[in-house]
Amino acid sequence: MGEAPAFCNENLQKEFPNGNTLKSKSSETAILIGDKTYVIGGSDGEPTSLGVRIFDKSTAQWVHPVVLGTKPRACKGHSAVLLNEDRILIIKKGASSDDCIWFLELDTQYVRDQKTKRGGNTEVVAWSKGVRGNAEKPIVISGPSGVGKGTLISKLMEEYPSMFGFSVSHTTRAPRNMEKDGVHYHFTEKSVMEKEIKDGKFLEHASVHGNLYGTSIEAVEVVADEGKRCILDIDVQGAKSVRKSPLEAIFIFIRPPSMEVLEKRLRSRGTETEEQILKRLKNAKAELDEGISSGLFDHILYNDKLEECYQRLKELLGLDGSVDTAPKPVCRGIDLPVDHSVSKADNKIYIDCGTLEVKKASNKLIVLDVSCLKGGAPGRTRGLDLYAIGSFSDGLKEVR
Ligand SMILES: Nc1nc2c(ncn2[C@@H]2O[C@H](COP(=O)(O)OP(=O)(O)O)[C@@H](O)[C@H]2O)c(=O)[nH]1
Ligand SMILES: Nc1ncnc2c1ncn2[C@@H]1O[C@H](COP(=O)(O)OP(=O)(O)O)[C@@H](O)[C@H]1O
Repeated sequence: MGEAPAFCNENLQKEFPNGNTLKSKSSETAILIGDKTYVIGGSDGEPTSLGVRIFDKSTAQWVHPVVLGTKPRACKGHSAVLLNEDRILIIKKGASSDDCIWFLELDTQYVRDQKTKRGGNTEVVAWSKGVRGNAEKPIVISGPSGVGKGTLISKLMEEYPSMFGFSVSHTTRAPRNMEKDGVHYHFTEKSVMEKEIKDGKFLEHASVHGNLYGTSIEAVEVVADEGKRCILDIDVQGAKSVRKSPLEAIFIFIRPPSMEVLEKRLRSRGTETEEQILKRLKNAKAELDEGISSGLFDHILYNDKLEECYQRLKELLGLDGSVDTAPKPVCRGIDLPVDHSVSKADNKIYIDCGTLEVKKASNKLIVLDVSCLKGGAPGRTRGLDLYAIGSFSDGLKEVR
């Protein structure tokens, strides 16, 4: 039997009937939803880690939930605001500009799925970092071994280095001569990769030609964080899994002119043993059947003459010459002073920075628009819009 936290008394609950932030000690916030009070923060002293515990009034018990996703680093304090009853917005105080907006998901689809996986009775919450702006749809490229996926992707990244970024997969296969760990693949031990898959760190994974391959959630997110469009080179099973995932992508299948040409290319690459070549050719037949006839792919490209195929790839990606190839500004966070106050109206969060010692430096009201959130745990939450307006006394001038 637990004891209700002092700040969960009836008076405070009446004062904040909509589940808004209940202040306790400066390092903790509490959000009330039905019978449950989510208490965030906890360890005293500086900086404070953002632990999560739940007080259930109906049983008068403290519950320590399973906490998924990437956890935020400790901070000097935080504000918490409930959004749509399914997630809590956390604004960290004194955090770096790309680390101050976080979401603690309580009842999103991802959290519900994870609860179901654990039998339905376990409390589960999940962290997701908030990021400004949106990422362009990733591009999934599939096709049999030796068809030219890597060659086409290299050409694209060479010609448009600031537009595209490669999703670096994990694999248990051995590196080839020129391959670098962390660049071509994250070369991994099978047991390590299996543990990480179990921990929910992968968007998809598959056993291909006798080895384990997988795309980590982080591999896709880091490319989007750089303001680039992510390219995934994955097999047909992986493409199927991504189709079922919340990641919206464009799916392209590369096919060879014939099996004979495919074999010639594989052999001329000279990177596989005879046994591996035979295994890849055998798998190629099934991959071709599925790639061409399953309807899984948005586009099928025929890679006969490399230059022609590359031009068609560029066309379907809208790279027709008039495209703006200038690097996109990287979506950074926000510089928030340690002391600020937070309030909410509709889908807008008002962060008043015109208080205390920062009054002169930043006489501003910052608006965080959370009406178009995308993604979420176990990856980042994108689509945040953020702009400053003059303080109320200045007459609300927008300075986006
Ligand atoms: N499902 C999945 N397949 C992958 C991933 N990374 C690479 N692959 C696929 O694994 C297969 C073998 O890749 P690799 O060993 O590099 O050989 P290559 O395709 O002959 O160059 C190819 O079909 C890749 O598209 C991944 O993260 N997930
Ligand atoms: N259109 C093409 N014509 C001739 N050779 C090609 C063509 N596309 C790729 N190649 C060659 O075929 C081999 C396999 O290509 P690669 O890009 O490694 O395939 P994948 O990544 O699909 O396994 C490489 O030696 C590459 O230079």
